[in-house]
Amino acid sequence: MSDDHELAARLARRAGERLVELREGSTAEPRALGDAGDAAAHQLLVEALAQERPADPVLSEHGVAGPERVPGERVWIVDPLDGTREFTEAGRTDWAVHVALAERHEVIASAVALPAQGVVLDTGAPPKQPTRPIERPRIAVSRSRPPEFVTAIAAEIGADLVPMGSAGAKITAVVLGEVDAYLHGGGQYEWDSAAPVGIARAAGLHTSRLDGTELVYDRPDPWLPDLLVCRRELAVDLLAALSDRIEGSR
Ligand SMILES: Nc1ncnc2c1ncn2[C@@H]1O[C@H](COP(=O)(O)O)[C@@H](OP(=O)(O)O)[C@H]1O
Repeated sequence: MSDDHELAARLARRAGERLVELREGSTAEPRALGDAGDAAAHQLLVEALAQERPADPVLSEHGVAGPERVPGERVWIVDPLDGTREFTEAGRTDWAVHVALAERHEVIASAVALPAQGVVLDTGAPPKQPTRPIERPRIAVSRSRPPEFVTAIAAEIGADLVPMGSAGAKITAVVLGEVDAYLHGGGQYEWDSAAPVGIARAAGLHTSRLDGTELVYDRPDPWLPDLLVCRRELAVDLLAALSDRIEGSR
């Protein structure tokens, strides 16, 4: 049997290829294209996991599948298309496929594909962190729903904001050293962050809720509305700046 890291990477890549094909040939309206992409990638992942890991349940943004979930036992948490809106905008590359496996409420294997960038990362071989010094931190934030406190945080610590779509694309940008941090507040679900957070942790980055507590996956309610992923050397300053401002953002 293939290992879980390799399986996650293979499935994220395959779903990404399917999405690229769909997007290239499409003349559909954006909403219909997004729905078609979500449905096609969901079906591909659910069918492949049923075949390769029949004992494991699947929690997808677009429905649950497989055997019943048992709290704390293995569960695949997948977002077949993260950044659906960006997927439907020609030329944008900030959309992703997320495949994560959680056990004991932690991600133990995962992969993220950024199909339009030709990138697939997985927990089996996480990239090494760049050693460059941080002169002026770059913080990735949602392009459509940035938390209202981010401008004040950026001013306080002397950072620049980099708006981007897709939680997976933003966390991958931190993992690859293109930005130094990603912070999000105000709403998200476990599937939006599980896979890329697994890779960020494997790569040695800081990952937490905005109040510094652990990100816990596979809870009965998948709502996981805020998170911080950043280079370790920024975590103390960012958490201090956040501590005054997270009230009302979660
Ligand atoms: N306030 C909010 N409530 C619920 N989901 C949110 C949210 N803000 C962002 N998200 C989800 O997080 C993902 C990344 O968002 P963003 O691009 O704004 O950073 C998107 O997932 P999907 O594209 O899978 O729906 C988006 O729907």
